[in-house]
Amino acid sequence: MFRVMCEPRKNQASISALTLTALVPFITAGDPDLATTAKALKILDACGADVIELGVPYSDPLADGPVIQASATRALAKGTTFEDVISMVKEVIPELSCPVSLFTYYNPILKRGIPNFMTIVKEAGLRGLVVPDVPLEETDILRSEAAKNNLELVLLTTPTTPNERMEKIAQASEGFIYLVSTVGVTGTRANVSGKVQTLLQDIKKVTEKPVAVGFGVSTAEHVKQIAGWGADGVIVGSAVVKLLGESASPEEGLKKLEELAKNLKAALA
Ligand SMILES: O=P(O)(O)OC[C@@H](O)[C@@H](O)c1c[nH]c2ccccc12
Repeated sequence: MFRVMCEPRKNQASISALTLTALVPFITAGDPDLATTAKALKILDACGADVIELGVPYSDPLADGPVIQASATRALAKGTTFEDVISMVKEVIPELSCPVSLFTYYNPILKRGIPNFMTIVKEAGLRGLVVPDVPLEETDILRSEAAKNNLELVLLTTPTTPNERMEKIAQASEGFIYLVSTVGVTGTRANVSGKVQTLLQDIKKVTEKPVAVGFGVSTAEHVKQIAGWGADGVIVGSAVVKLLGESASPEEGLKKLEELAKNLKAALA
C-alpha cells in the first residue's frame, strides 16, 4: 500500500517516500451515515491522505476505546451492514487517488468465509486489510487468500510484543507494519510515548518495510514527533472519528474533519 503511495498521485508530482511521512486516517463506515462517509473519504483524499483505513462497524470492538466504540454503535444503530459498506466503497473508490484499506475484526471475515470475503473486498477496489484481533498463528490462511486477491494484509505489533514475535510480524506484514504506540485501547492521548522511538529503531533493524504508528495520535505536534523518529506513516483514528460522528451535523463534522486533516498533513510536509 505504501508502494502505491509512492506512485505519482493523479495530477500531482510524484513524492519521495523517503522524505514524507504518510498520513493514514481511520474512519468508521456509516457514522454518522454512509453518505457522509463517502464525502469524508473524498475530503480526506483531497487533503492528502496517503492511505485511508475504513472501519467496518462491529458489535464487539474489544480493542477500541470509548470514541470508536460509540461510533460503531451509532453506525450499527443506523443499520449499517458490511454489504452496505461494500456498495458505498464501490461507488467512491474510483473517484479517489489514494488507496483504501478495510479495517475489520476477524469475526465478520470468518462469518462470510475467508476466500469469499477476500474476493468481495478485492472486487470493491480496496487495496489492503487490517484485522487487529487475528492471532499471528492464523494469519497464514488470511495472508495467502489476501495475496490471491492482490490485497495487502497489515499486521500489528505492540510495545509488549516480544522481539522474536515482532520479527515474525514484520516478516509477515504486507503493505506496512502497524506499530501500536501504547498498551491499552484506541483513543487520543495527551502525549505519544517516547518508547515509540526505540520501538521504531528495533523494527527497522529487522525489516525495510514501511512502519506506521497508531494509537493516541491526534495533534500536529504528535505527528511531527513521530515523523521525526523516522516513522513512515502516522495513523489517526479517534480524533477524526470524534469530529465526524459527534458534531452537531454531518456538514459540521465534515468541515472539522477537513480542518484537522489539512492541519495534520501540513505538519508532515
Ligand atoms: O483511535 P486512535 O487512538 O487514533 O488509534 C488508531 C485506531 O483508531 C485505528 O487504527 C483503529 C481503529 N480500531 C482499531 C482497533 C485495533 C487497532 C487499531 C484500530
